[in-house]
Amino acid sequence: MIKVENLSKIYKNNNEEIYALKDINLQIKKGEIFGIIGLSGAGKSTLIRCLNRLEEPSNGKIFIDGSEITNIDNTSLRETRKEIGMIFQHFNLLSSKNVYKNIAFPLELKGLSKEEIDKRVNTLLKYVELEDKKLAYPSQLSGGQKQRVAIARSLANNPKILLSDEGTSALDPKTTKSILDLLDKIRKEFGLTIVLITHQMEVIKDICDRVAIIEDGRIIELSTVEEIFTNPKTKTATEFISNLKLNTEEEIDYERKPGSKILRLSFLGENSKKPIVSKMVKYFDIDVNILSGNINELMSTSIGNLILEISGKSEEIEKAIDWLKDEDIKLEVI
Ligand SMILES: Nc1ncnc2c1ncn2[C@@H]1O[C@H](COP(=O)(O)OP(=O)(O)OP(=O)(O)O)[C@@H](O)[C@H]1O
Repeated sequence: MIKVENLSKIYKNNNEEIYALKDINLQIKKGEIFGIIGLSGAGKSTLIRCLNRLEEPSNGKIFIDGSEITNIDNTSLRETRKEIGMIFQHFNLLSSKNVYKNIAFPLELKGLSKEEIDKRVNTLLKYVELEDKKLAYPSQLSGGQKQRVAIARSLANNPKILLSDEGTSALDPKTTKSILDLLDKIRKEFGLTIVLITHQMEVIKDICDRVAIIEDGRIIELSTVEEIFTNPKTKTATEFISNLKLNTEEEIDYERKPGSKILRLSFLGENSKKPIVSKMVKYFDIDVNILSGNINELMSTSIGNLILEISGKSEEIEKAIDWLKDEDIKLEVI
């Protein structure tokens, strides 16, 4: 659905040249949810904005559904953009128009009749569960409701692709989850291809099929989400994954017994199903106290976290830790 070849972007500021994107190559399949993650300044926004030419590439080619969009004139570009919806971190709603009018806006531009617009807007309002907010103004809505309006507006023209530029970054975790669920529903029901940029690994974990990690304008790692969690290849990928902590972890007050150690274990893929704790107690002369644990479901695998307190003779504790490492369990003594 999307093919990017040797894409580069250079910003020129006075006499300075900033290489925001350097030789980006990627292909995104129809119906895929593709995540692009990176730290601030890595080039994420520039990359996603090049996909609909909101930003003009300096070099390279972009193909949407087989047609090159990097060499088309402005009239064709306007047509192509109708196939590509976009949502933003700060929603970009028109504050002077109510919810209904915001969603109707792209349809009015398209020249549809009042009846056609009314039918479509009402269908979309129902779809994003905001029928009761039809006459409200953006300032009267919560962040999640604003993003639902923006999603409805982005779907008005029946696009093939939806781009999300940090679409959940301004939302709390619960609202983020509900927006991600909505995006997944849109992909499933309409077969839309979704490209999203984020700096949150939670978003990648919850919804993406594949992910590209971008650093300093280059893609440094690109794989399925399962692969990146089970076999991260770069330090940046490992750091993003290790930032995914237990939700409850912060709230736990670890009371340490003298001589005991507290470990945070991360199980990836098949490892999350192994009876690690019972084996450890059998093999070594130690006591194990489970302080907390959870399992995060990815789109295609799971990642488990467990916080254990281990007590016993220090040499037995060390042997148990070495055994865990041999079993390929990621661990950290905390
Ligand atoms: N209009 C511009 N003019 C000059 N430099 C720019 C412009 N837009 C972005 N840059 C530079 O390009 C690089 C990539 O920026 P970009 O906004 O794409 O990164 P990002 O990964 O989206 O960061 P953030 O998460 O902070 O938005 C940065 O060094 C940034 O300063």
